[in-house]
Amino acid sequence: MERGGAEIISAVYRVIQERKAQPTESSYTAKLFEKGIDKILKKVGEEATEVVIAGKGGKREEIVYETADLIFHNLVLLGFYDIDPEEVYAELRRRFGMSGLEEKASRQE
Ligand SMILES: N=c1c2ncn([C@@H]3O[C@H](COP(=O)(O)OP(=O)(O)OP(=O)(O)O)[C@@H](O)[C@H]3O)c2ncn1[C@@H]1O[C@H](COP(=O)(O)O)[C@@H](O)[C@H]1O
Repeated sequence: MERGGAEIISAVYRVIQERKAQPTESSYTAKLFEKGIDKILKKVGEEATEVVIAGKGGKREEIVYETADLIFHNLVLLGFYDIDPEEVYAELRRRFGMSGLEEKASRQE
């Protein structure tokens, strides 16, 4: 059965948390955790830059691919701090329907 958007993000996040708790030799995620927060942040930065480059190039396939890499590494960052993606969804829900300017004003309160 194919998973929806939030479902696949939750499923990947669960695997990330499993790799953190039970690292295996063959796991890329476990290697990232072993190297620590600086390595994870470096990957988030690199993948974000790759999204920028792909965005400039304008090739849909590359934008999709690099965005998936960025989302994955961002999930590893959340995993490092035990922040469930549900917390991000809740923040998006809070913002939904607000204008961007209204949201900006709410940050300054
Ligand atoms: N979604 C991903 C995912 N996206 C990207 N990547 C890895 O991210 C890396 C990004 O490529 P780069 O060339 O930038 O990095 P690299 O050269 O491999 O690494 P560095 O030398 O820079 O550290 C690749 O090795 C990809 O395989 C991912 N690795 C894992 N997942 C998910 O995590 C699950 C668990 O994976 P493992 O932890 O490997 O078991 C998988 O089943 C997937 O669902």
